[in-house]
Amino acid sequence: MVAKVLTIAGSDSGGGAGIQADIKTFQELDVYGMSAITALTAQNTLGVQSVYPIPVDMVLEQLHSIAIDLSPDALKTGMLFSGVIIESVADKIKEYGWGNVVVDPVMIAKGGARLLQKDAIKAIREKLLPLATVTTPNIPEAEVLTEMNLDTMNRRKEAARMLHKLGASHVVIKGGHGEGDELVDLVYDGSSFLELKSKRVDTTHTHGTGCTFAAAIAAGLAKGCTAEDAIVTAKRFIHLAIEVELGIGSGHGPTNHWAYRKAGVGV
Ligand SMILES: Nc1ncnc2c1ncn2[C@@H]1O[C@H](COP(=O)(O)OP(=O)(O)OP(=O)(O)O)[C@@H](O)[C@H]1O
Ligand SMILES: Cc1ncc(CO)c(N)n1
Repeated sequence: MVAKVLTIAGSDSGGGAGIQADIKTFQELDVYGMSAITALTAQNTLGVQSVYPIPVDMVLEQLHSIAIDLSPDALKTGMLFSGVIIESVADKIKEYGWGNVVVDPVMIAKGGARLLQKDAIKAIREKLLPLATVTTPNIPEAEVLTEMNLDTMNRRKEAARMLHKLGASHVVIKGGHGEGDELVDLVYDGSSFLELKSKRVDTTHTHGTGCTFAAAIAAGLAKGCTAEDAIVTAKRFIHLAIEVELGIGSGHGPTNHWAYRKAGVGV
């Protein structure tokens, strides 16, 4: 039986981030992808031109349709846009008893467009993080969630402890927004830290890296991997997707979702 994975996130018309990145990642990692769309974005490699949130009832209808027929083995959340969508989605995840939850607390697109309303931060902290098997904030998102300045590894460790205390079983503070030639994703499981280090690829084509990484973790969890194994595999997946450039669009281009399978590691 193939594992089924659900993404609850926004649509990116440009195909590099959001629902589209998630479904491509699921496909490459041999899991069956499903989606509940929370917002439409008119978006390309140059930026986000507009955002249209889906009415919360329709978000819940999508979850209901999935719940009554296609119960997911894992799910990830991405752009949820508003406090009311976050709270309603969190309630349904609990009601349906869905586990293996990856929470990517998407707030702002790389070009600066707001993908989450300011007053929704509290709902992420209080409603969503307690459900998370893994949460994957980037450094600016972890700063907002913890109200800390995270310019050193020690502070990031303190922030990871705080996010774990808020209820996330595993915390990954991604290092894409850090500095230097080496990039470190910090993983915390409530007892020890793991530093996933890689070379920083010198590229502007990093649109949708966070979505792709979180989707790959969800795929791993759905297939029965431990959280740590799923995170390590996801790191390999996203690194290759960034390294083997597609060169699409004239701005911040998408990553290459084929690269992992083509490199022969994904079979
Ligand atoms: N230039 C790079 N070279 C290698 N790996 C990178 C690079 N940029 C990001 N990554 C990796 O990609 C993953 C996502 O990290 P990042 O911090 O970019 O997420 P993000 O800001 O949430 O992405 P986005 O908002 O564009 O979806 C992490 O595993 C990170 O280490
Ligand atoms: C729909 C959507 N979700 C997430 C991101 C973050 O990369 C984006 N740019 N667009």
